[in-house]
Amino acid sequence: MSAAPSPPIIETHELRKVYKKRAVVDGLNLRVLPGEVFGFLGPNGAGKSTTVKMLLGLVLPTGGTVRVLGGSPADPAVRARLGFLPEQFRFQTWMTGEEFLHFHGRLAGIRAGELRARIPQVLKTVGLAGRGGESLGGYSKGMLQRCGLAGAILARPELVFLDEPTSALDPIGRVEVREIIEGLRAQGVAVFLNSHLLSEVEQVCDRVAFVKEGRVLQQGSMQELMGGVIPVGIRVDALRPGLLDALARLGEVRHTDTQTPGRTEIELWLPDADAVPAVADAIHASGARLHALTPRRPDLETMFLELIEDRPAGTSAPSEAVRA
Ligand SMILES: Nc1ncnc2c1ncn2[C@@H]1O[C@H](COP(=O)(O)OP(=O)(O)OP(=O)(O)O)[C@@H](O)[C@H]1O
Repeated sequence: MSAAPSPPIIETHELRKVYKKRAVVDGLNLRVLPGEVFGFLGPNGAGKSTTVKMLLGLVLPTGGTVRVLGGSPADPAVRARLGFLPEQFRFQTWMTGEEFLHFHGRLAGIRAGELRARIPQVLKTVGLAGRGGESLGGYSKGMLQRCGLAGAILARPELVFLDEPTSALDPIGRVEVREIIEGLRAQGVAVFLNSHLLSEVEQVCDRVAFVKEGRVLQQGSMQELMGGVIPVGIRVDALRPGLLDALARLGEVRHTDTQTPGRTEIELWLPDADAVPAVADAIHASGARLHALTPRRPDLETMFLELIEDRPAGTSAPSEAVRA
């Protein structure tokens, strides 16, 4: 007998928050599963921070329901199992890294003896081994961010909320944070990631939700959001007669660029990867010379812009239609 599917660790139903008669979160339906890295994406003012605050029990919803780790985020026992790194955390710069972690660990109810062993562990996890004795005032932005991450995972949470965790970091720091997130996933810790850095989100997230005007436009894995479509880049010497028609019978021709003499670029969206050989056949049959044929990963930025720009909130595929 197969095991029953795990219940979601975050589940909201028609979640709503009204500020000054304006709904900034307006019927939000979200499902996050145990152990997954979930990307929460949307333009400025979409209601992401307000949603995170409701998920953490810091803001009271005006309507709808929210369940986190099977209970209410207002319950201290639930909150004790959550980690949170806010976007612009104010560090007590007169403390050392170790003092900061000790202070937050004690607030989280961890015993001093346990903290003595745990603090060096988390400092190592975030790449600050041996630096805990230094004053936070002397830390770089990247070190501060990593110290904040250490604080968020100190109490061994089951679910960690990270609000723009890499926005202050250089490319190396971003890779390191990505590795930390992957390490958390490997330990079975779920991560709810608020980020506008789409290329990063697509590298680390199992599933994403696009939110606009307080509503989820779509949620699912990259493949689900693309409807299983595979984008393919094609480069040929020239557009031979009948080539575009032949390609349009195999998929959707999204873009053609013939500006460079002797070189034509075509973007084709195929219904599945099995159609790639037929594309090569069609190109040969047309007499064109094939220089490149590159199936690509679905591109989050393209999906995001199409969804955010083209569709008024609430008119697209409803979120519950997408498999969790
Ligand atoms: N306490 C508040 N009182 C009144 N309006 C608020 C309050 N908090 C947020 N808002 C408004 O709610 C809307 C959504 O804000 P929110 O911060 O949740 O969006 P966001 O998606 O996180 O945006 P950003 O990416 O810019 O942080 C904004 O128009 C904001 O001005």
